[in-house]
Amino acid sequence: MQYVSTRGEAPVLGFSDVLLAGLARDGGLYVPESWPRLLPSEIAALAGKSYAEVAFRVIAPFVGDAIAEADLKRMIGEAYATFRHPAVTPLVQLDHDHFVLELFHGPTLAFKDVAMQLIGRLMDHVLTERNQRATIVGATSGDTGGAAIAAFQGRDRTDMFIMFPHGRVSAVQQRQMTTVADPNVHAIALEGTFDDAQAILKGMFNHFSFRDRVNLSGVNSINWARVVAQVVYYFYSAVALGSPHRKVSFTVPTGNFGDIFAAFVAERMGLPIEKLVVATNVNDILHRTIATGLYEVRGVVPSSAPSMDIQVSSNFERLLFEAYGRDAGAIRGLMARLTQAKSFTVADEPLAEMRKLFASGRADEATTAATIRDTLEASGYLLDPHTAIGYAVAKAHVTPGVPMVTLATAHPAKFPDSVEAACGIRPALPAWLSDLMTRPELYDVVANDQLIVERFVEERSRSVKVGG
Ligand SMILES: Cc1ncc(COP(=O)(O)O)c(C=O)c1O
Ligand SMILES: N[C@@H](CCOP(=O)(O)O)C(=O)O
Repeated sequence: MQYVSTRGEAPVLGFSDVLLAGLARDGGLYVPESWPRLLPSEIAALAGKSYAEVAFRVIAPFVGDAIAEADLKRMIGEAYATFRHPAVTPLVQLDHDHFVLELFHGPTLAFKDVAMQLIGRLMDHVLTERNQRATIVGATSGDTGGAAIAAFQGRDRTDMFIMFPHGRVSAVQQRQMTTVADPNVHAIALEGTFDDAQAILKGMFNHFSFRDRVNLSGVNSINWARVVAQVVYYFYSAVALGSPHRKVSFTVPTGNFGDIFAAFVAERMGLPIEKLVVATNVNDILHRTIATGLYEVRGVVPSSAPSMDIQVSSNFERLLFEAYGRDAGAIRGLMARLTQAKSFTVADEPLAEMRKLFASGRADEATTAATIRDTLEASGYLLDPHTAIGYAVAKAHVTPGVPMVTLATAHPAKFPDSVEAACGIRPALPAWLSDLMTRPELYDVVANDQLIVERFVEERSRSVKVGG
């Protein structure tokens, strides 16, 4: 399988190179040259298989011959053995036709673990084969950072730097990043927003001398492998609900558009999906875009769902590429306008194309809190604020007879203050994390400035090329 950039001006790469490359060298995002398809009979054959078996069937076509089958199977097996639920990502029915897909049974209690536990192993494998080291820099609004650190801590071939927006993540999220003592891990409290952190990260990838000197790699959803690993649970849950004989809809609490783009990939691969619903919080750029066609960046507003406090939604570029019929020139034009004017308009035809599959909605802070409270009362189930946004938006999109699956992207114990304020119950961390709030913290506060962050990284990374 070969990969092309959404901007059409970067080298075409195979899976292992895409895994290590992060952002394409033309500033675009890598996508497969064509979509692998699973026949209805192959989808039907996934019924009753373990999560790891489904993962292998779904991921293998994207890997091709880049990694030996036995190694891929072993790494998938190891990755999902870290989850503390036998089903890995169990479905829970909360209402007639409405289910939540619990993605938070991994080491850091968020859906990011699903991809990150595999990527940590894949990267280590490829770096070892090539006898290389890499500097991984990541931007997080709260969950990617902790999951990345859990997946890479102590790994010999990587140095990891995670930028989180200072003061804008929950205390649990912060401590999952700042209480890890392994010398290859560096938590950076950036004096800015997540969008600032992501812009710095993309700036680093576009600063080629720095990029090459530190052998820069990324584990944000810039990285194609992140998206692929997330495709699996759409197949796994849909098959459990009767696919391919029955269509399923999904509602996804959305920020950087990686998770819901993975659902789109599942659909391209042949999974019969009725609707994909984009659920946003008050930072609703994606809802506004799907409703009006205008993608317009506004100031980010801190919310009770901090991981979704995002304005510049990285993976939306991948959807635009598809909706514009893979016209890389058109994408370059849109992205140039975004840089200059902080907005662009999606043309009528691609917008209509998107709306065939995608719908959207927004939940404000009051609705989010009310949804946590009402769902607890109605079914005894405690939602985290991100999942509550999805659940609230999904309700307006349930079609009788079509199962609606809302993705439960984080455990409520990651956001105890907001959950308690909403419903009076303060969710406790699981026993194996019970000392998290008393562990010593280690992090550096760094200015919102690309060159300052680069200097910080370069001084500490053991992956800098000598004389480079
Ligand atoms: C708990 C939670 N829900 C939802 C999202 C949004 O996911 P995505 O950025 O893939 O759209 C995030 C952040 O990625 C998150 O951490
Ligand atoms: N919500 C994310 C933001 C980064 O998204 P990613 O999917 O590109 O890693 C977070 O929790 O950090």
